[in-house]
Amino acid sequence: MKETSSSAQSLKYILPRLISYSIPYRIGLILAILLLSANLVMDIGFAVVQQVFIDTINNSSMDALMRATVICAIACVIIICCIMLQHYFRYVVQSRMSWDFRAKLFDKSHRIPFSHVQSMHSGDLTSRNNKDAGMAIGMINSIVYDLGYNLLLCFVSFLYLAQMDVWIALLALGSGPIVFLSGRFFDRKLRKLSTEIYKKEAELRGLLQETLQGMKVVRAFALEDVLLNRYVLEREKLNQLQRKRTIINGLLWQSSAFVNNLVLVTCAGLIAMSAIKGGTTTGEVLAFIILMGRVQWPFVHMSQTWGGVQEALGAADRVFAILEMPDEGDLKTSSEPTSSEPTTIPVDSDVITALSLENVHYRHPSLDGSESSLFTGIHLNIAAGETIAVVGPSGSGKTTLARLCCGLYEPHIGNISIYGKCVHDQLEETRAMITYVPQTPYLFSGTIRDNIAFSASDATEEEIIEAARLAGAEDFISKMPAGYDTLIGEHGSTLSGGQRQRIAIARAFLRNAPLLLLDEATSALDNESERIVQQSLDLLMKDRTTVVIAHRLSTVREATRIIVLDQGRIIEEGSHETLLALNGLYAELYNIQFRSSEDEIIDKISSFSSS
Ligand SMILES: Nc1ncnc2c1ncn2[C@@H]1O[C@H](COP(=O)(O)OP(=O)(O)OP(=O)(O)O)[C@@H](O)[C@H]1O
Repeated sequence: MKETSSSAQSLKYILPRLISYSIPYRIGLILAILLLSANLVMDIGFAVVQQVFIDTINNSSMDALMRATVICAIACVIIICCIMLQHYFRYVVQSRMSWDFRAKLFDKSHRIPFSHVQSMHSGDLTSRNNKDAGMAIGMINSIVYDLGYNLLLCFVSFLYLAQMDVWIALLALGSGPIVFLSGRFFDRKLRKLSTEIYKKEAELRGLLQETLQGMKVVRAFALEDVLLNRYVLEREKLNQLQRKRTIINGLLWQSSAFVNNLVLVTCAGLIAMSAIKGGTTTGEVLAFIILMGRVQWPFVHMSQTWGGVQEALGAADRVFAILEMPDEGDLKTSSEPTSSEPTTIPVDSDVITALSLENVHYRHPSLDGSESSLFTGIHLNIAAGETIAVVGPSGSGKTTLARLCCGLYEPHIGNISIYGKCVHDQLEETRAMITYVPQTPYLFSGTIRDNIAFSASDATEEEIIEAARLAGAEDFISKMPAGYDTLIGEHGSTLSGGQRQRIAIARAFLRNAPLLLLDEATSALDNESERIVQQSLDLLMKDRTTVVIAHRLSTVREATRIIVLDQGRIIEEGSHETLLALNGLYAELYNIQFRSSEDEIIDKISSFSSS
C-alpha cells in the first residue's frame, strides 16, 4: 500500500481534502479565527503597554499611571474572555471534524474490498482510525491557527516596528525566512521517521490485540514469556525510532532558535546604539526589543509547527491510503478483460436460477505479492429450491467459493448472479437475498436479543422469540437470569459453542433470505448440542435454496446435488450414489472423511444404547 509521496505535493493534495471537513462547522471556524484577534491584541498590546508605563513613570504623572492601569485591567479581562471563547470554538470545531473524519474512515473500512481488509492487520486499521486520523485533523489546527496566526502577528509587529526604525525592522523580518528555512533541512527525515513510527505503533497494537484475543491459547501453551519477549523487542524498535525523532526535533528547534537569537542580539545592539545617540526613549527601546521578538518568534514557531505538520502528513498518508481505495464492487484488479457476456438467466422459464457462476476466475492476493489462481473458469447453476453440498479436500476452495457468492471477493473474470442479479453490480440487493452462516459464528458483545435481531433491527419481540424457538435456542435462553436481555460478553464468551451456533441460526431464521450459504461446523460439540444444532439447521434449510459446505454424511446424502471441488475445479458432480459409483475423489473422501464420521456416529449410538 503506497503511503508516502513528496511533502509539498502531498500537502497540496491532503490539505484541501482535510479542510473540506470543516465546511459544516464553518461558523465556529470563522468565529475561532476572528477571535484570534484577541491573541493579537494581547501580544502586541503587551509591548505597547510596557512602553506607555515606562514613559509615564519617566514623566512622573500619577494620574496618567492610574488611568493606564485601569484601562489595562479592563482590557485584560475582555481579552482573556475572548481567548477562552476562541479556545472553546477551536476545540468544538476540531473535535467534530475529527469525529466526522473517523466516521468516514470507519464506514470506508466496511466498504473496501474484503480481500484488502484481509491483507491488513485489524490493529493497523484501529490505529489509523484512532491515532492517525486524530493527528491528520490536528494538522489543520496547526496550519490554520498556529501558522496563520504567527504570520499575522509577524506582519502587525513589523508595521509597528517600522514606525520606529524601518531598517532594523526590515533586518528582523528578513532574517525570519532564514530561521524558517534552517529547520526545513530535517523535514523529509522527520516525515519518513513519523510514518515508520506510526507503522510500528500499529504493529504493536496488533500484537497486543492478538495476544489478548488469543489469551486462552497463550496460557494453555505457556507462551507468556515468548510473547513478552516479542513485545519488548518490538517496543525497543519503536523506542529507537522515537529517540531518533526526538533528536531530529531537538536539532530542528535549536537550529531555528540559534539563528533567531543571533539576529535578536544584533538588532538589540543596533537599537541600543540608537538610544545612546539620544534618538529613542527607554520605553521605546523596551517595546522595540519585545516587538522584534514578535517579528522573529513566528518564524521559529512556524519552523517547529512545520515539523509537526510533517509528522501529521505521515499520519494523514496512512488514512488517505484507505480512504482512496476503491469500494468493493468498483474494483477490477486485473488488466485481463472481464467477461463481456451478459448474465444469462436460464431459458427454461419454469426453472428459476437462484445462483449462477459463469466462467469465474479468482486468485487470492498474497501478503508477499505473489499471486496464483485458485479458480480458473468455474461454471455452476443452482436452481431455486435445490440443496447443493460442496465437498472437497482441505484448501480446495470451498470457503472461497462461498465468499465469492456473498460478494466478499470479486472475481477477476466472470459473473456471479443471484436470482438474475449480478452480485457486484447490485451488491446490496443481492446480499439481502443471502444468509451466510459461517463455520464459527461471530457474536457481538451485547444482549442475546441484539445478537438475534442483528440483521433485522425492525424485528418484533414475537419474531425474535419465534426465530429462537426454530433455532432450538429458546430453552437455554429462558433459563438465563435475564432471558433475552442477558449480556453475552465479547464474541459471546459466556455461551457454549452450541449455544453460540444456535444464536447464529436464530439470526438466520429472522433474516429469512431465500438463499442460504452454510459452512457446516466441524467443531466437536457434545452429542446433545450437535443433535439440536443439526435439527435447527435442517429446519433452516427446508424450503430454501441451500449451498452447504458439507462435513456430515447425512447432509451430503440428502443434498439434491453434490459438487466435488479439487484445487479450485469442479471435478465431479451428481448424487451420492452416482458419485460413489464413479469411484473417484468423492468415493475417496467418503471413505476417509464421511464414512469415518458415520462410524463415529454408529459408535456413539451403540455406546449410548449399551450404557
Ligand atoms: N485470504 C487469503 N489470502 C491468500 N490465500 C488464501 C486466502 N484464503 C484462502 N487462501 C488460499 O486459497 C486456497 C483455498 O482456501 P479455502 O479456504 O477456500 O479452502 P477450503 O476448501 O475452504 O479449505 P478447508 O476445508 O480447509 O476450510 C488455499 O490454498 C488457501 O491457502
